[in-house]
Amino acid sequence: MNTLYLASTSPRRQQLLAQLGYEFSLIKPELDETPLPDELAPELVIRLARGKAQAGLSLLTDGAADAYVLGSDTIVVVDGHILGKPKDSGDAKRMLQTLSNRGHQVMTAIAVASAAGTEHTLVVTDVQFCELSDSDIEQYWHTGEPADKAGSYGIQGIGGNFVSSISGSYSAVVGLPLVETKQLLEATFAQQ
Ligand SMILES: Cc1cn([C@H]2C[C@H](O)[C@@H](COP(=O)(O)OP(=O)(O)OP(=O)(O)O)O2)c(=O)[nH]c1=O
Repeated sequence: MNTLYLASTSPRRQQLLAQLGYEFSLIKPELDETPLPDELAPELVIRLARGKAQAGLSLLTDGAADAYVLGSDTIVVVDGHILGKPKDSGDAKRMLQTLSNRGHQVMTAIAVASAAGTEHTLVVTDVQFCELSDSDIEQYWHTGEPADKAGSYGIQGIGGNFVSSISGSYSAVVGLPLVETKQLLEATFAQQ
């Protein structure tokens, strides 16, 4: 019997993993999410997803032999520049101005760590924003929604009002790609 853990503080990731039908427990490892010098966006998001999964596994002292720990990380990328979660309102407003009337990529990496090692998958989704006025941005900041989200928006909420098109995985933008997560977990369980 496999024991699945989700290494995450994100309620959205919990909801998406539950939607897939898995039973799991939560663990919340601490991880420094600062990019390394010259680190490229795909390298960063994969390193952080693997780091969350591995840090979660190392928190488990009992029963780690049959434990599988899922970690995930999401970033927004515009012309190669990485937008993480905003530090403050100025940071969020700058991000939203950058995203206005242009396309960007959302990169979400997922990783599963177990006694057998760590496997990962990267999912890249293209998102196009409509034009945002200064007052759109100001009002959006005051909803509170941007504060804890990569790129300072949530496609699943009011931020969805700004999305004119999306090509790729909607659930990956929200934080956990449903199809790829199921595939990665089933492939990892099958290896035991
Ligand atoms: C772009 C986008 C991001 N997000 C969220 C997903 C992630 O929770 C967050 C990016 O930060 P992350 O560091 O990936 O995750 P987190 O700190 O929220 O949670 P964890 O404990 O698992 O590390 O932004 C949305 O909810 N909607 C969106 O449209």
